[in-house]
Amino acid sequence: MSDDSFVLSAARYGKDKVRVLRIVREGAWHHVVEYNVQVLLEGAIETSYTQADNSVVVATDSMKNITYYIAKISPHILVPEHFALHLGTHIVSRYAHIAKAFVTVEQLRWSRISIDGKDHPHAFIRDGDDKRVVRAEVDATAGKDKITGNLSAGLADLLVLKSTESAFTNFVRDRYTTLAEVDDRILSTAIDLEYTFIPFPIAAPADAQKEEFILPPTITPGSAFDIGVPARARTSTLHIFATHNSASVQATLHRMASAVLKENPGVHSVRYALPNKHYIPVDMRYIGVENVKPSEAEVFMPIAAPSGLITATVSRK
Ligand SMILES: O=c1[nH]c(=O)c2[nH]c(=O)[nH]c2[nH]1
Repeated sequence: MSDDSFVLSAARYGKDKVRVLRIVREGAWHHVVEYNVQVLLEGAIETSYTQADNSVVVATDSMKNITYYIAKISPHILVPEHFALHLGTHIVSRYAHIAKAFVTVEQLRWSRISIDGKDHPHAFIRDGDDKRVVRAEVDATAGKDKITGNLSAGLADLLVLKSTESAFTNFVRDRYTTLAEVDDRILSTAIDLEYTFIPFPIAAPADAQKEEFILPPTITPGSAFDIGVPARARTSTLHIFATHNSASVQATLHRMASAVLKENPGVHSVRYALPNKHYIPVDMRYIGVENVKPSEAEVFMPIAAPSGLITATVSRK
């Protein structure tokens, strides 16, 4: 069979794991952000795969350099959503043959250290392993002056646990069932949340170097450019986890997703992936100690694997 029998049906390439830390100095009051950036491109790049034609290739090394350059010049660097859109818009505007940029920004936590109850101006702490994750798709397929932004954002690895107000009963019982029904159990998960905004237009950069990125003159609350969305989504997710009397991970997930949709009119769908991290009461009957009854057990064995994995997307009708 010759190569003519095949077609290049998808191609996307770029740089992954570009690590950048940026300081913004407002006098003595400093801000820092640390990002892991992935930049992938699509466009008229087929011949680089099929004909060994590198003339269409913006080197991934250049994409790394562009990432650092936009991190240096962008007035939007402290907001990962805006930075991702700025970076993607610059690339699709600058290169005629690049139709789409896919920019993923993972933000690591650096919170201010509190000294005697006051935020320190330039000292920070990694106060959690959870990350903010932003995915921007900047689409200039319809033309360099008709750019569309597709944005989703959320968080990953937000580890939580509650020691009661979680039950799991009434599930299918058949020959494979060994799990006991419980009206009181530990519920623990590492929250992975992604909310997707309604697509929006992006103004084409007007300057010669295509470095400009201008936010819309008015920002609708709960829309892609509203910097309040991430904190609201994190707060309501934690609020529902803590306060909702859980009948299952599924039911809790649905509550959480509905809250994000309710609070943010510009979000059209919300996806959660929630591992159910199991904790098993240690059976101490062999030594005459009661530790089996879920509501009274005090010593548990955390189970690394397997875990449940409950996922769903809730969208506006
Ligand atoms: O909340 C839960 N959902 C399930 O689907 C499930 N399955 C299971 O074994 N335990 C649980 N818990």
